[in-house]
Amino acid sequence: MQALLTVPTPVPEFNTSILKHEHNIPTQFIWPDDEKPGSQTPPELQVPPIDLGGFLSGDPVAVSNSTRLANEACKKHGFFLVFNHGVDSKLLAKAHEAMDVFFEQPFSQKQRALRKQGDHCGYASSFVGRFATKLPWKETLSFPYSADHKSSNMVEDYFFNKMGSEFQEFGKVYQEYCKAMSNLSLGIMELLGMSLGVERSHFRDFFEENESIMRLNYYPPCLKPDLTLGTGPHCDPTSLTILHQDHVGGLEVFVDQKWYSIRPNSEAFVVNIGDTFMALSNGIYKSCLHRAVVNSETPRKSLAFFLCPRGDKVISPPNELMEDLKSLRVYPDFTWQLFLEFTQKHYRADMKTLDTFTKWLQNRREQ
Ligand SMILES: C=C1C[C@]23C[C@H]1CC[C@H]2[C@]1(C)CCC[C@@](C)(C(=O)O)[C@H]1[C@@H]3C(=O)O
Ligand SMILES: O=C(O)CCC(=O)C(=O)O
Ligand SMILES: [Fe+2]
Repeated sequence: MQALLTVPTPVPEFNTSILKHEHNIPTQFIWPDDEKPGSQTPPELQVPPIDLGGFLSGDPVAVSNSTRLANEACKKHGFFLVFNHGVDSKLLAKAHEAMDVFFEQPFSQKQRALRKQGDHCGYASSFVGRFATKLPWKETLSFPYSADHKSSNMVEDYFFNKMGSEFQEFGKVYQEYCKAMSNLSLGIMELLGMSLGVERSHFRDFFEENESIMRLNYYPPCLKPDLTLGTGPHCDPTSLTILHQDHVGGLEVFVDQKWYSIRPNSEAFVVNIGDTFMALSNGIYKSCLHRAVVNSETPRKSLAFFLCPRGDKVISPPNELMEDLKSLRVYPDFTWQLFLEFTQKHYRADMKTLDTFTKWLQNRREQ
């Protein structure tokens, strides 16, 4: 297993206003030849557009089309687009604008929300100090969201405590955005349940009390974009990711041994299956390798809502997906809180996080 070393020599903090003008890319940001991005944008992946409103309306044709498209896509690469999603376009615009407000602050101001070692929330710039090499060319701001009605101000409170009262409005925007993402996730869970042939409410109920992670990705321009990566190749360890890209583009997915780009579309969310839902589906739906590339001209932003179950819930597939003896268990039971801890304290999520976690878990259980 990879050793998570602290950085041996101090790396200049990833201060966007300095590094984006840097021709000499610090070596810690240069990726190995077998992981560097190509110099051309790869061909577009034809990701199925799913009309979620149509599915939720119960129209038989819409239900049949959306469940078929979801099943095909999730068995192959785990990515699909969701249209007619019901998220207010003004809220979406405010969420994008608020990102600029945060990331365009002076570095010292952003550091008020600095991520603590071992914690998945807070502000991180390139993960200096967390990883020794292959540093991502990005700044991120991650914060917790709980669907529990007793935590209806969790996001607002987080920013008030971290950034002060001038961020109260900022917190309100993301409180509302995360609530919209949580509701959207539950509708998608109904779709995934039906597309897998299980009780429509099964996965919706499982994620009703989700304790999710909201992440704002800010990718500054890089003068050598063919040497660096905004986010390295990985599968999301979480259950479901609902991503909204800005107009710049940079998300790429690895399918049939080739990289493909996913064209930005402001009307749609890009949705992908994560490792935890792959385990919940007994390996039937796939959590796939993807990455984010950067460019030399303009910053890129993406909002990623990572749906996660309540931490103590046991990740175990429904009986319908284990019925016939042939479909033996693919992954052992585990809790999300332990898998999350694994990614934050023991292992940098990459393309084999879940398999490595499974082995780690078995070793622990044998001790
Ligand atoms: C549970 C998580 C860990 C990461 C954020 C969420 C879901 C995606 C994970 C991540 C983005 C996968 C690539 C590596 C990573 C370190 C990153 O580039 O940010 C991962 C996140 C993390 O561990 O902070
Ligand atoms: O920014 C993107 O388009 C993808 C980011 C991503 O994959 C992640 O944050 O897990
Ligand atoms: Fe991802």
